Amino acid sequence: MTDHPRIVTSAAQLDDEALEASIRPKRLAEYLGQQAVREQLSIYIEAAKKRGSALDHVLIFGPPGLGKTTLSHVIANELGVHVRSTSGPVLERAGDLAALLTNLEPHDVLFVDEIHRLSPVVEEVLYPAMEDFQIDIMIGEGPAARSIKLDLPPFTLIGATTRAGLLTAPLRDRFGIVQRLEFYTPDELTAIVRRSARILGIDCDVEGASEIARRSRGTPRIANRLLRRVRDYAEVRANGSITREAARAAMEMLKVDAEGFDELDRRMLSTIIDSFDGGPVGVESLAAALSEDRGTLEDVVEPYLIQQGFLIRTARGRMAAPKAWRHLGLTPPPRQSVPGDLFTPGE
Ligand SMILES: Nc1ncnc2c1ncn2[C@@H]1O[C@H](COP(=O)(O)OP(=O)(O)OP(=O)(O)O)[C@@H](O)[C@H]1O
Ligand SMILES: [Mg+2]
Repeated sequence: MTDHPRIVTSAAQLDDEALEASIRPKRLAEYLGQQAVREQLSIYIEAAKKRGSALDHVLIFGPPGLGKTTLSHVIANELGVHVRSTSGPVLERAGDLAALLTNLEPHDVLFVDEIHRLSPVVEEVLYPAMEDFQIDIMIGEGPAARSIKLDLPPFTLIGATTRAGLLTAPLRDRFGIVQRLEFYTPDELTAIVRRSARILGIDCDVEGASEIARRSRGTPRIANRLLRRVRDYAEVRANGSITREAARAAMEMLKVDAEGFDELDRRMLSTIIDSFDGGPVGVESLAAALSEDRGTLEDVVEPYLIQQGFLIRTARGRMAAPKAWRHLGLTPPPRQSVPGDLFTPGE
């Protein structure tokens, strides 16, 4: 495992948290990119406000660092309500959830992060709460135990997950609004970098911002982190301004390449090519060969490599795409047939 924190990981790091408070968008207008999501939500929010009812429950999914938590708070701000936050693994017992639910005010937002990690007993409590704004709670124990029904104020549950596939069907079906966040384009990330620079008082021109944006793996969290590291470099080695040259030199020092890949990305691709003949290789074997956690590969490393066409996911495991071979300065094998692909020309 790498002994230093990855600069381009999409997972949150300690020093991210400190600055996120000041640069995290609070309103829809500051939430850049994700145009389709923004348009739809603004309509649903306005409609709910006009009707004077709680917004339908919202499920937000997408890879780490794309703005799920941010969007949940933005929605609550636009609705003008409070948000209570919790997460799947924190809610251990049914009572934990009941306590939160009974303390909500009408139309409040309950934000449940990592909602795919809810325990089955807690999920059971959530179903009637979401559907009928009611919960059943057990009072007492043994033969004297009885259940009582409590009415809840109408509320909006916002669930966030990096793994929509792990949600149970009954839970998924109870969300009226489902939004998937996509990786951001370089232009959108350039705008995000410029906005953050403005807030943090960093002098950064368009070219410098776009240089950072292109290497941020489509992820605002990484863009903001790279911005801070490039600023450090610019303050010490340049005159404090982030220009294209300063950004490039800083990236070279940080070993972030032109695609925004770092050592772990390159190691993953080169291991598939060198140790497994380009694949397919199962994710478990790959994780073992890299001494990395399987979940990290699946949640954090893979999605962007797949989206960019460097990695192919097949029924039998991961394969390096020709683009990956070329990125590592290698010649891809003449014809790569994808096992299981019906359209592979006959041998
Ligand atoms: N649309 C956006 N516009 C501007 N900045 C954004 C946007 N989305 C996210 N950010 C920035 O990126 C940071 C990370 O976003 P956030 O914490 O919401 O990601 P997340 O999807 O909840 O990640 P995780 O899966 O790790 O919980 C935020 O602090 C915010 O500053
Ligand atoms: Mg989050």
